[in-house]
Amino acid sequence: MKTVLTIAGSDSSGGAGIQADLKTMTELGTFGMSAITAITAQNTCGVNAVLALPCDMISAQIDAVCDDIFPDAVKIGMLANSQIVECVAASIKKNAMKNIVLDPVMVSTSGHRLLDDDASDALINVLMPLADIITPNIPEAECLAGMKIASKADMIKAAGIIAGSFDGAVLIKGGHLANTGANCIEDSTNVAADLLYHGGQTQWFEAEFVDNPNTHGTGCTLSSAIASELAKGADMPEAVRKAKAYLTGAIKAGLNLGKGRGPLNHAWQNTISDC
Ligand SMILES: Nc1ncnc2c1ncn2[C@@H]1O[C@H](COP(=O)(O)OP(=O)(O)OP(=O)(O)O)[C@@H](O)[C@H]1O
Ligand SMILES: Cc1ncc(CO)c(N)n1
Repeated sequence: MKTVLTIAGSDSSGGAGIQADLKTMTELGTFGMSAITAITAQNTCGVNAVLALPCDMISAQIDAVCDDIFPDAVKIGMLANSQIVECVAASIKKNAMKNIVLDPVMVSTSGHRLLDDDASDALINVLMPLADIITPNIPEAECLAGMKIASKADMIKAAGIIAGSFDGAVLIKGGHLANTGANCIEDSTNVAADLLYHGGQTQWFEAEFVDNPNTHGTGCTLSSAIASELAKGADMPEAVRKAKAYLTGAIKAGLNLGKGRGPLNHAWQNTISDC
């Protein structure tokens, strides 16, 4: 069985972070392992508290995994501060890890900072060069590219700027532009459109925009799904295509949990085959 390590924060409500990552990996037929960077007290309404773990404990988790079950791919999510960014980068280099998917988590959808303001430079200069793909959402891509993004044309320009600073691929997730009219395709169907910039080529991945407010953890789910597909041997465009199909199914199958923006239904493939 192929193995995937997630290096990310814990979400007590189970919808995002480590919990979403492990559910995704299991559903996609890979063996999920974890190195926890921070503990969050959060639910579908917001983030109440964050505790960043000490760097030596984070490195120790990564080393323990790599010394025993070397991961076929790695997903990196919430890193909380610049010290953690640096220590995760050092562990990745030391263990010569491969198939690195970096989700540059900065702010939760509820508006809580999950990465210190002063950690963006370390993320860009120290960690990004080690990644095979980076998966920013629109606000994260704006920060990384240093420009506003309000249209598909802006996404293409920003992806080129971000890709210019490292060797990996860039997937700009369009979830924050969907349903604003900015990324409507010609027949005016609204789509959730993500842009992959890979090997100098751009490719759109479009899926139905699901009218469902329960989208807590979509970013974590997509990046873990890409890591799982890379671990199983897919090339980058195929990994993104399969990951997006899994994600869209999990949003569509909808759970209705919590008082706020609820989690996805990770078991949707089983639900459908049971019917
Ligand atoms: N309502 C929706 N229907 C279909 N796809 C969606 C919807 N909302 C977001 N997506 C897709 O989910 C993925 C994550 O997108 P988004 O831009 O919301 O990332 P994010 O902000 O990092 O997520 P998170 O809310 O977990 O922090 C993308 O593939 C995006 O197109
Ligand atoms: C722990 C954690 N990681 C990532 C996100 C972003 O979805 C979140 N809300 N919580």
